[in-house]
Amino acid sequence: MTPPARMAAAIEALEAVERSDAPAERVLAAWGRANRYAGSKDRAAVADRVFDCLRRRRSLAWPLRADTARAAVIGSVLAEGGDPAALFTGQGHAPAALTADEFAALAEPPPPPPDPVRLDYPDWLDAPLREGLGASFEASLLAMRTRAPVDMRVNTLRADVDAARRRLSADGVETSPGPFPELAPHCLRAAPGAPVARGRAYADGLVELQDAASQAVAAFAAARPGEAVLDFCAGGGGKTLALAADMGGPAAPGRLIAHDAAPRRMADLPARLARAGARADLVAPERLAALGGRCDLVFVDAPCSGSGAWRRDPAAKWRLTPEKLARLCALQADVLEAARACLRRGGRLVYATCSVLPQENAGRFTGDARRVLLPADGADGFYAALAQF
Ligand SMILES: C[S@@+](CC[C@H](N)C(=O)[O-])C[C@H]1O[C@@H](n2cnc3c(N)ncnc32)[C@H](O)[C@@H]1O
Repeated sequence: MTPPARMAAAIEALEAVERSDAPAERVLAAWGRANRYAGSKDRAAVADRVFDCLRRRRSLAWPLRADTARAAVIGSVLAEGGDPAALFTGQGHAPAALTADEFAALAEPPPPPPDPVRLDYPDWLDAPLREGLGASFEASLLAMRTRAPVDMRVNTLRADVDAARRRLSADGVETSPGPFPELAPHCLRAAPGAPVARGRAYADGLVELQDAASQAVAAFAAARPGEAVLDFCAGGGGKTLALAADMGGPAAPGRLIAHDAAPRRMADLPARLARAGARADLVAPERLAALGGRCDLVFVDAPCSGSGAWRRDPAAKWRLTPEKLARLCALQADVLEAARACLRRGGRLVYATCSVLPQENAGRFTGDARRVLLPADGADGFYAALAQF
């Protein structure tokens, strides 16, 4: 594809993501299947531009004084120092030529943008974001406008950090220590887009892809060998695998149980456990009652807005509405109540979200100890609170 054709494709794909409620990756994959002429490099270039436009949707469109996918893509060209008129020509597969209004807008410096435009968030989230992010408001929102690095958790059931680093290097993946070694000591970080999942180290279970903050939150729970631990919202199992490693794996005493209200979300977990050399029992929702009052630790990685992970899922910030947030908060209250019923007397409950919004965090559960990581700290935003009952 020519550079102008890639621009036209980016506008089309961005519009498709914005029309859909499905994850952006899935929409882009469908776009790729429907446009077979696009080779792998074209698809990657289009996807990168779409994600960049989603992360900076409002600020990129601002110079055009328009709120359209086309304006955001033109803005992305400007932001790179390119000349939109050279790409938006209307020739061949290029997007339509710049209009007189667009030329006029580009000729005038735009007025200074208000914060929600400059920092790329919906107006209605202004107050909760200021409250949740505090002094790191600007730095955290700026951090979430950039591409995420690739973070991995070294699986201590298979290797130590040095051995994993050597194996990754042999795969062509160079790493550095993660951003907060004291909180997530087994984290390694590679550049955005590093092909970790295509390497042997990953296939052999030496590393799992997991953001540093997510690792820090799992470590905060301090799961120990010998305990009965329930991962109440296990989903794909990222935290389950981290808890399993902290519990010492299959050779150590104790029992790890993975549960999710939507069991199909755990479909890949048995294969992931096998690759990691770990063990957990998967429990269906209808069998949960049997765990009542029995667990030493219940880990609740609650369904949430994902507002701390907008770098990775930037479509989510534009899809969130006050109504959706209210529904999530009500669900979090229900999940907490059900999770607590599984604790033995004196057991600990950890409530975690990858959100930075106060109504999902301290407004929901404060506990006796907290671990709060904000995007300005160098990874996703995460909240965790621990209480002993
Ligand atoms: C943040 S995700 C979990 C991510 C996962 N722990 C990980 O580390 O990959 C939240 C999960 O909560 C599940 N969930 C939603 N409502 C639930 C409920 N009432 N009880 C248990 N799980 C629930 C969702 O299906 C979803 O998989």
